[in-house]
Amino acid sequence: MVNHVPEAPASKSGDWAFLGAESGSVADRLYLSAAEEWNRAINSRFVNELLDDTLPDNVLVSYLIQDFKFFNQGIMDHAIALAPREETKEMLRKQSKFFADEEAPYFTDFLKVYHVTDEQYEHAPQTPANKEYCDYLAEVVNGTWEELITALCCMEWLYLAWAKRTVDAGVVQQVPAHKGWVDLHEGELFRAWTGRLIALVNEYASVDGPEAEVFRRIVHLERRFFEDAYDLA
Ligand SMILES: Cc1ncc(C[n+]2csc(CCO)c2C)c(N)n1
Repeated sequence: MVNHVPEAPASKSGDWAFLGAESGSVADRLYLSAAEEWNRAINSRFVNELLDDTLPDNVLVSYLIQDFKFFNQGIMDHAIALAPREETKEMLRKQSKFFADEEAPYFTDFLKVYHVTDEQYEHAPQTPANKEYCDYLAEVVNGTWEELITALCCMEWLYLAWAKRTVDAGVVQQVPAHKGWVDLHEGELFRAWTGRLIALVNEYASVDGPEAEVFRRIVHLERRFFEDAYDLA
């Protein structure tokens, strides 16, 4: 197949040094601590089929309905509220505006193009992984800044990691909805955003603290979130 995207190799220390997760940094050590499940998540069947343009439409629809529900939880607002420095709040506010301007329209356009009605969206039950993920985030946003920034960093970084597979392979998706989803999670801006989150994790999180468990839990939930797209499609 011409457009096949190879799987990402096993995680190694320093893989993300170019974004500030240098070997031995807190972010690098958290990344390695979740390596096995991280690799399964970014090489999941869902990601493989999306990148190879072989994903069935009903699975994409099911996944994006879930993800729009996930997106609408407002984790960024909580991060802005908990951020200890004004400059960090400002950085998060700017990114939040970017999500509102770029990511939210992707969802609404997608639902229109794929003929998903408001009712279908509203009535779709949350998948078990999404429900567990949202419940978990509801706990995290009431916890510490250190835990919240670790969770946010992990979920963005893992998304960049799967999207990077196709950039590394030089493959561009032919299905507009697939390409659009990749473009939201790969590119200069998304890399810079992820780099800023990695810098905050290096500054505030600790590998011996509760943040380590948060990082692994998020990776686990991300992997299951992808899998659930097939169960309820
Ligand atoms: C399951 C899931 N995990 C991570 C992302 C990536 N992502 C894109 S915008 C944003 C923050 C605001 O919601 C996040 C986390 C996603 N889309 N869905």
